[in-house]
Amino acid sequence: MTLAHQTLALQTLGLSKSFGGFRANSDISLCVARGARHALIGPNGAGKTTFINLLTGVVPATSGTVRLLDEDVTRVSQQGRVKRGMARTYQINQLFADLTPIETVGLAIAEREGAGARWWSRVGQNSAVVDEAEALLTRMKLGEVMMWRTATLPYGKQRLLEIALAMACKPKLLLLDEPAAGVPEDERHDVLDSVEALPQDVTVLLIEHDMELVFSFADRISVLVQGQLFAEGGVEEISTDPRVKAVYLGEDAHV
Ligand SMILES: Nc1ncnc2c1ncn2[C@@H]1O[C@H](COP(=O)(O)OP(=O)(O)OP(=O)(O)O)[C@@H](O)[C@H]1O
Repeated sequence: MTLAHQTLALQTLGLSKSFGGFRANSDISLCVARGARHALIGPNGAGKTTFINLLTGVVPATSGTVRLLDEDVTRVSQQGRVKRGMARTYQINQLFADLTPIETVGLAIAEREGAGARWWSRVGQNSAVVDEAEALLTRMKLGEVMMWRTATLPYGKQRLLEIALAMACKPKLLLLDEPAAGVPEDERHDVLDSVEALPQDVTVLLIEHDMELVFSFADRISVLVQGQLFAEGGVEEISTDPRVKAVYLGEDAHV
């Protein structure tokens, strides 16, 4: 085993979140190895989105710790976590409808380089930014539509653009929030293929109900039920665990 495999990309220790008297996340201690393809599954309302919101700093934890690449980031801002290598996609489209993919990703790259708004009108003239944006969009199967207005893209392409946008931050840890949700059947395999083709050096934590994607993509699966970690293991272990089947698989899951 190499040193890279021994270090963790992400670790939570006793992470909890209460909304009033309701514990949406309860004492979650989770380790994600560097370079892992780790999936987080669980029934609706299990607390998966809350967990991602705690990881990214969208909501503060009630108690517990979040460590990113061996650094305690529990009290670091959302932007600070992005700067340290954590990026996420969202379940709901939050893209600029009137921009093209090349403008959207170009802007994110310029922002990453600290040039943000100053580059707004000049993104198209900066060849390094444009070259990187083109390469990223091509890898995400968006090369042919990179000059289209985002609002006119098929839904699956918009979901891919969300991932490209997160990848423009050059993350070390990428949090994918249901990338296949709502994608029509004829576009689904493009999304699955692109997720599987993400660079191996980027650690991925995937939240997903699509079990075909989870079982083909993940090397480790954690199951969340009623805000608590219920089970964790490899694909074989989780897919055949009768307790997991009883609470999740075969019920809510889109298998
Ligand atoms: N801001 C909030 N205030 C109060 N309750 C909340 C808040 N956010 C989430 N909850 C509650 O926490 C529980 C977990 O919600 P969460 O969205 O994290 O689950 P989930 O596993 O992501 O569900 P789904 O798979 O349906 O997206 C739910 O009962 C939800 O109603």
